[in-house]
Amino acid sequence: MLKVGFVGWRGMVGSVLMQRMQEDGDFDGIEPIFFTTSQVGKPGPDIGVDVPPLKDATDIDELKALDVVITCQGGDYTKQVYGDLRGSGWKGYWIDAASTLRMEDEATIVLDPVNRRVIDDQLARGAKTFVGGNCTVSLMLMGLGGLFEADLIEWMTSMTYQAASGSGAKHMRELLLQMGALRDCVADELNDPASAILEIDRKVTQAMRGGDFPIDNFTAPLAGSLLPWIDTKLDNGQSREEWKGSVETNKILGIQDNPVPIDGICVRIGAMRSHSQAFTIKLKKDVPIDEIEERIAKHNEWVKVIPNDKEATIAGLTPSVVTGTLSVPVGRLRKMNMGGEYLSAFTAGDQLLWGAAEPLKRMLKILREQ
Ligand SMILES: NC(=O)C1=CN([C@@H]2O[C@H](COP(=O)(O)OP(=O)(O)OC[C@H]3O[C@@H](n4cnc5c(N)ncnc54)[C@H](OP(=O)(O)O)[C@@H]3O)[C@@H](O)[C@H]2O)C=CC1
Ligand SMILES: N[C@@H](CC(=O)OP(=O)(O)O)C(=O)O
Repeated sequence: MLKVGFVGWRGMVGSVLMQRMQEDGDFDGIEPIFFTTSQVGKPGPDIGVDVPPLKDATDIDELKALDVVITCQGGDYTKQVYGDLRGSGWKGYWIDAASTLRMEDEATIVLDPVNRRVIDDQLARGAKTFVGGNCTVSLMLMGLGGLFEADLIEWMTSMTYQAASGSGAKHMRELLLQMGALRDCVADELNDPASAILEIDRKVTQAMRGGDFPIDNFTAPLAGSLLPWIDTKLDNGQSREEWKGSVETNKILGIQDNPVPIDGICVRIGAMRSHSQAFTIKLKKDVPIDEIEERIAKHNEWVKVIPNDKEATIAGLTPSVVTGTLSVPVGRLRKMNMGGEYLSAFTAGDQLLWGAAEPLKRMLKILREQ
């Protein structure tokens, strides 16, 4: 029976992983051992079977006894422990949600509905380190996998609309506090249908710019606004989030020569946990739209083509509709004015499921099937 250590299981991504594993009975047939960086000796989670008290996630000897480590603890933890654990001679499988190791040669980025062949090749070569992709990248590939599979994409842009959850649980709370503060500052006016909207707007803007507005985490108003920068700046002017779009996509697909150029602007918006993206895709040839729809739709069981009309789009292609589901709708599919090789598309997806926990859960399953 595989001994599987879970680190970061009580965090936001880890909790989604626990929930999904329980839903699918994934704890059956493994020996789960739970770790912590702060609660050593406390009881482990209730997963329907007895588990030992929490162990120290930094104890290399404890980790060395495992066949698999799954961590959603974050990049600092990976930096702190991974090198020492491998340095100790440990040959187990490391499955990680953090970006730290993604672009290392020894790491395979996992998104098996898209790159099962790459994963199988790496396993056959003895690879032991598997890392989930960036959430926008994984969600884009789940949506557009059929076009990449058919080698139809010459280049593309991705303009993102990323949810607060991508920054963590505290940011989700802060978004709601901001929303509440905006509503509260005009509560009387909202109760009066005759009140002037420009006065409401003035008060809301004043509140947003005021010293009491809750911005400790985002450092700026997100509710009623947006933040067109995610993560740190690179020398070429891209944000790190924008950089990941190209390098991770090509690595996931196993493309080494002639990488597909992908670029865009990543924007944080006031959605809770589902990211959206608008794409401009330059096709290698003028493919009819019905063929494009068919290729997208048949790529995997979670992608869903949304007809390009208003009712279907509003009903099926929004963060509020996809949140909490594995569904990846793709819509707004149409040829653009620039010509038959230019395709527009829009997608939305839950960034804690396909964007974080689901690929890790599925990687553990792949290891168990070996
Ligand atoms: N958020 C996201 O969208 C994505 C995150 N990731 C990766 O996953 C990592 C973890 O992200 P996320 O799950 O958002 O982080 P969280 O902050 O929710 O959890 C991380 C750890 O914080 C500790 N912790 C301290 N206080 C609490 C508390 N009150 N409730 C729960 N946990 C607490 C826990 O560790 P302990 O038990 O040791 O104290 C927990 O495992 C990220 O750093 C990133 O590398 C990857 C993809 C997407
Ligand atoms: N950076 C992403 C979330 C995330 O954790 O990404 P990564 O796994 O690449 O660090 C966002 O803010 O939405």
